[in-house]
Amino acid sequence: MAGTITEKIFSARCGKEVAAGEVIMAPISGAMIHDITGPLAIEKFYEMGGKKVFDPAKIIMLFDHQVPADSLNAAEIQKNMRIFAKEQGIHNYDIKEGVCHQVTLEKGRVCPGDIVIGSDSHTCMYGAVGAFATGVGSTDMGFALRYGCLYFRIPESIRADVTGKFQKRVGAKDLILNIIKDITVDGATYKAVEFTGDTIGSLNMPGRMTCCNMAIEMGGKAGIVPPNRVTKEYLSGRCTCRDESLVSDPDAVYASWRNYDVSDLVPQVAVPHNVDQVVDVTDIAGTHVDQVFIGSCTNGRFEDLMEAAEVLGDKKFSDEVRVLVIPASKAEYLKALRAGIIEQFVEAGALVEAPCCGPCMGGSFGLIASGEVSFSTSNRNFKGRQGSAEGKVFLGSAATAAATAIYGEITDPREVR
Ligand SMILES: CC(C)[C@H](C(=O)O)[C@@H](O)C(=O)O
Ligand code: SF4
Repeated sequence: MAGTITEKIFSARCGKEVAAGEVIMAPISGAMIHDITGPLAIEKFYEMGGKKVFDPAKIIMLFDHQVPADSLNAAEIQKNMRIFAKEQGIHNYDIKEGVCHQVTLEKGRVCPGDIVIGSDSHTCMYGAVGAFATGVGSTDMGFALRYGCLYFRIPESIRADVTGKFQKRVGAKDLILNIIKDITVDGATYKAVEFTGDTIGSLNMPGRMTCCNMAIEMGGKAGIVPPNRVTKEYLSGRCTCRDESLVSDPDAVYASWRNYDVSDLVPQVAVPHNVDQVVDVTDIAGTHVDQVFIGSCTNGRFEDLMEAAEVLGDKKFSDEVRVLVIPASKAEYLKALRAGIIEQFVEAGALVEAPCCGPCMGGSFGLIASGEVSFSTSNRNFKGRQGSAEGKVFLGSAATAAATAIYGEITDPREVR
């Protein structure tokens, strides 16, 4: 029977042919928990009579949302999770490595063909390496920690086929915002969004991560890119690939098939307060901003920081804007440091913070006040997402964020010389 890459992953891992719509108990190759949702999952694990986790080597633990502990409550939570990790023999990356999704991929904890869960909605980012990855609630996570498997309804897939060459200073973030505009915030509910086509085949890993990361912003159960040589190169030295030739059959059945050509795509911006409210940057150029955040699991990688640095050049950021730069992980931070661009950001007036989620979710530092406007490279612009519910959040690429930070108003990065 012809299958999508998602159906094929489930068939291979479950040892029998399965198709979209079927409910099946599938083994888990990895499970990620962090400082916000980890405690509840651990509580559920014990409630279900758990004593020892199914396989400590398959559990990924780290703290990233409220680090270093920004309240007594956060400190207590992290203390208790450290104790759990020690008791169970789980390697805990603690506060040292960065944002959960970036670290999980970087450390080679996900391989093509894997089924991985995380107690965080952006777990779908791991589809960038050709795995099936999805965010689950704490009860599911508690169950999986104990038994190493979980019930899934195998999702149907939406195929997003992308062709064309990006214009200068236009990239993966603009593409995914444009796709979300088309599919809408609930248009992919419970579907796997499969990104294919020449543009995706040649897209670098950071770009693939950005696209898969935001599959959930269309309601997607997962985002996935068929692995190819780019994937292989990224994974070399990180993990032993199980199946890097994984690809959907030509006659696989899709819920829908969408075609995108990026040749004429201009920088895209999601305007308040929904991720599918997407416009061309030119439509809102000139909008005043108070804060610019360059970071998060969506766009806090070295390539994003380089993109911002390239737009910045020897200019300074506007005195009217607070610019926060937060690399997504220690490894990305080190690359940026060694490339000299951290110094460039600091000289230009930015505040560079250690790797963590930062203001992305509004749960820690860097909040905006009522009436203030944030321009952010992250993935959500819901009301109150980065502080006051009377504030506004715009989303875009690192290039657009840098251009905006230079002028203190939303700016088309293609206009910056
Ligand atoms: C805290 C966590 C549960 C949440 C998520 O699931 O995505 C957060 O990471 C976010 O981005 O909103
Ligand atoms: S960086 Fe933002 S989107 Fe990513 S895990 Fe942290 S809070 Fe969630």
